[in-house]
Amino acid sequence: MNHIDAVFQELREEGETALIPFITVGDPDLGTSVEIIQALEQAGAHMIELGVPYSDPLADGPVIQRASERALKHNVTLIDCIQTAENARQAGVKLPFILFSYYNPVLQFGLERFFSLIVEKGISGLIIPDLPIEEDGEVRAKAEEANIHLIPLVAPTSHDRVTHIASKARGFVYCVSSLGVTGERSDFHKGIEAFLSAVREATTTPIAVGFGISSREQVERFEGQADGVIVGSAIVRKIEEMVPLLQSPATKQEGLEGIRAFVSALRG
Ligand SMILES: O=P(O)(O)OC[C@@H](O)[C@@H](O)c1c[nH]c2ccccc12
Repeated sequence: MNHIDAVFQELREEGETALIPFITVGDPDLGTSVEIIQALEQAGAHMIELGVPYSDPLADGPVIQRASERALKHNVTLIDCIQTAENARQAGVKLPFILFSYYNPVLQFGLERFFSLIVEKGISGLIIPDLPIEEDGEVRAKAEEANIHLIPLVAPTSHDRVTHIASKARGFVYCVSSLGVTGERSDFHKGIEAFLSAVREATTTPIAVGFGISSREQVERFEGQADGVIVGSAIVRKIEEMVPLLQSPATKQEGLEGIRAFVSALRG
């Protein structure tokens, strides 16, 4: 049993859907990231994707690309992001943390060192969007050994790979709602309902849907079809809007309240 499993089990008993925000760690700075994580928990988030800023975020739209640029202006590193999880825990945050990183920073860091550090700092899950299942053997073995959930992504175009990917999934299966890069959308892939049912059929592991979700009505649309809903760009854009307030001590609380209120409205 891992912290992520416990949260999904509790939500299932309550008939609730998990709200899973994504933020870029270090945006606008590392100290504020801890306060933003606290605000997300206060707003009712159930677990958080902690994104490692990356210079070449291929799968990201402009909002998250800009967030990475803001964080990389302060040279935020993979270690900083992992340390932020521990800092948030020490600040009293109870939520499970999912580290979200492209593969290159993890590879450069070294798998042994990486897994022992994320276990030590209390990370429960890992998403590496550019590590296909065909190549994830070594990472998967180390994750299993460390009781870290390696969360795979499946897309509406995954078709016959869905069963294979879902059968190996731990934590939850990340169902990508649309093709293309991250970013708010007014609509999703045309076969999204059938896709989510196919993934549901393929595994008893919880499934969560992400990409493009930015409003309470869009969250509501997926409650019941999925065990969790992931929201990134819409929250990252709210953080971007609040940056001027967050950067001045006199208005920082107002900025954090703006983020909390936005996420609380998604929760409904
Ligand atoms: O930003 P969106 O459209 O709300 O989608 C979630 C997404 O931000 C987050 O899960 C994520 C951030 N970067 C990614 C790269 C690939 C897949 C997923 C992601």
